[in-house]
Amino acid sequence: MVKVAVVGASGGIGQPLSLLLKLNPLVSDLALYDVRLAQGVAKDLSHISTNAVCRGYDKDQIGEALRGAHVVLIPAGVPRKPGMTRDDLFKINAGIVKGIVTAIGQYCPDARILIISNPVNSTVPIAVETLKAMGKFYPGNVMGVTTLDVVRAETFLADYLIAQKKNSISKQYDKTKMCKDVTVIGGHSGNTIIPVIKKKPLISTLASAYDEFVHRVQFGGDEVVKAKDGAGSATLSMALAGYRFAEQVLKSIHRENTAPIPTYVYLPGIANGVKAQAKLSTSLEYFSLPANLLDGRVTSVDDTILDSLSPQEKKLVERAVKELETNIDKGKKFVNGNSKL
Ligand SMILES: NC(=O)C1=CN([C@@H]2O[C@H](COP(=O)(O)OP(=O)(O)OC[C@H]3O[C@@H](n4cnc5c(N)ncnc54)[C@H](O)[C@@H]3O)[C@@H](O)[C@H]2O)C=CC1
Ligand SMILES: O=C([O-])CC(=O)C(=O)O
Repeated sequence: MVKVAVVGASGGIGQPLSLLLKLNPLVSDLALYDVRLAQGVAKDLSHISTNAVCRGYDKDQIGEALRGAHVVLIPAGVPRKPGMTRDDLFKINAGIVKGIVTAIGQYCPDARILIISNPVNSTVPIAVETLKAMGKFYPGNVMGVTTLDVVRAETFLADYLIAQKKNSISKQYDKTKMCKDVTVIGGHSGNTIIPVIKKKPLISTLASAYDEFVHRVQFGGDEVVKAKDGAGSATLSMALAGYRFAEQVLKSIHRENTAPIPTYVYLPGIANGVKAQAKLSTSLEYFSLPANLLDGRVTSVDDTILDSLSPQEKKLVERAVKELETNIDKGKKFVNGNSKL
């Protein structure tokens, strides 16, 4: 019996994400919360003939939505418009995430918390600091969802490899199987997104397309924001990505073995987090690395990936660190004071 709550369930991501969760047999209760329309979305989904019981909760019912939840997904907040960076969303989304996480600390402090709201590089530190201040922080419970970067990396790598080989061996690059070839570490914005090619010879295969590949993974979000022309950012691909991550958490809660999956976590709280920091030659408290899950929580990260980086990938890590430091600091200060905002 697993209760999953979606906070921001009526939004562009929230609705398709809730649909996918309604289809998952590992979910027994699906609680949909939003400041608008959640009752309607829940009623709609409740007609689907799967066993998860789906209920909607109005603005003043967050306590009921969260009480007893084992997993909480947070796609609440405003999305970007063309010309904005994810950091531009901080002003509005920081307060939204802090408020929601405060309610989680109050009503379901043990829940695994999956944060989708941008800027993820800062909203995850906001969540952690909020819970710490409440005395309710359990390391490994708070996970920043960076899976969309992985999904994009798989898609774009296959596209470039197929183009490189002029379609002659395109079957070799089945997009659904690219997870063995590429993953993504770092953060979730522009230069902090670091695609890591697992099979290093593929970097030479990509040749001059390598830089273009990296750029598309780092700025894939901007492509969608531009194409939607003021109507928001990625929602459908994000719903799939959020679901892909949530599915691993659910399987892990059900004692199924799961492969390591990247997530943006608080490193000092994880078994080998300090070792990972040393390998990164930084004191960064947050970084996305493939994470091992136990009971739906991060227990350790795969720091060995940092031993195998190519010279190009090492440079990407170096470039990411400064921006991540600033983003993390901004999130921490928002909760602990000294924020200039
Ligand atoms: N982590 C990632 O890879 C990605 C993150 N995002 C982020 O996800 C967030 C949501 O994006 P969309 O679904 O497109 O936006 P949206 O505007 O379509 O939906 C957001 C929903 O959040 C609700 N909401 C606002 N304040 C709330 C509160 N205090 N409590 C509960 N619900 C609240 C709104 O009513 C709305 O239904 C944005 O911050 C966006 O930048 C988007 C794509 C990828
Ligand atoms: O680009 C955005 O603002 C939404 C997002 O995080 C993504 O699509 O990766």
